[in-house]
Amino acid sequence: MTDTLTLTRPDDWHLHLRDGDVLGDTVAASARCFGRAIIMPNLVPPVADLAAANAYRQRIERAMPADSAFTPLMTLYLTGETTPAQIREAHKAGVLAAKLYPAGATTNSASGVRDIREIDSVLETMSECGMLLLVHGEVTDSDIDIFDREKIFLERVLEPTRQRFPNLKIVLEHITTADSARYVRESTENLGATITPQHLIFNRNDMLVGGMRPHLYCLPILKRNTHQQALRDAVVSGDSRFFLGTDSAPHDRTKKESACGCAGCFSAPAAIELYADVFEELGVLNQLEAFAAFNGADFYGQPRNTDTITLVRKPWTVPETLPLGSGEIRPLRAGETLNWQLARTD
Ligand SMILES: NC(=O)N[C@@H](CC(=O)O)C(=O)O
Ligand SMILES: [Zn+2]
Ligand SMILES: [Zn+2]
Repeated sequence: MTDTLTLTRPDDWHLHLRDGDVLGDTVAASARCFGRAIIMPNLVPPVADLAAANAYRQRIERAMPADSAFTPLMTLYLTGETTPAQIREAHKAGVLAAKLYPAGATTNSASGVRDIREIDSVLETMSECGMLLLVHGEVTDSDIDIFDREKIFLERVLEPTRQRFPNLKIVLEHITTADSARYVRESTENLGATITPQHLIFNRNDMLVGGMRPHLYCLPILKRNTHQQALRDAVVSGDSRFFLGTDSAPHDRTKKESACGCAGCFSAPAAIELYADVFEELGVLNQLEAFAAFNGADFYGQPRNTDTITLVRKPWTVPETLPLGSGEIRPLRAGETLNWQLARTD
């Protein structure tokens, strides 16, 4: 049994840092381990153009720990008003991706897109210039059950969009179903997917049996165990189109433990350790490096990191709560023991 694991430094291809007084805590939690992160643009108001992305990047950089080499990779939030000119301008300035939030699908998606055909000219431009489309893949129709919203999105939105724009590179974010895992595996190389720690570790029984656990509530919602198993199989397959995206999405404890609790799990404080434990359980610890440090960079056409991190097998307990700005937060697997621990970064 190995007790030390040195990996090329990983990146997080799906991360929410939020804004304002929590930035110091959220940035530090990710910068402790990850080299780069794709920063989700669902602030209020959304990060919808280059000027907003640049300003947000500066706020993140100001919040960075002194000796950190963390690089935030900014994204644009697509709205019904986004123009092809805004896409070209952002692409020229190095923005790698834009994010589709179906309006009403998730946290801070109210400014999102009502019908994807409204943004066809924007998608055409993205396809031409090589900007990636990141999608929250759920339909929002009130008659579609919350557990079916991802599957129906594949049929009604993703497949037709891919047919209209076969050259558009798309990341199906935070996949939660066997349907999505199969769809990605059967598709062309232009489609990739991120997988979160919570969707590998938990299924809906963990959230709902023996009491309702609001800290496991995220979107897309945890599905039944067969779907969880399909995601685990996807990781074990070693298919390079699956890669690390934590979807670490902090909400203050009072906003989670509430009559109408927010969706999102805060995994950043233990992100790589959470994945290491799952990969070991699946018997594929040797595949963690590709999933965490190679596949995402390759898919995005970015160079792989050249420095390393080292994990050691040394059980530790995730804190029950952590400070988050002026409030506090309960991280994913709070109070539980993890086997792997980040020892150093080189
Ligand atoms: N995943 C979540 O449950 N929440 C995310 C939004 C998102 O990624 O859908 C958030 O911003 O809180
Ligand atoms: Zn989402
Ligand atoms: Zn997210």
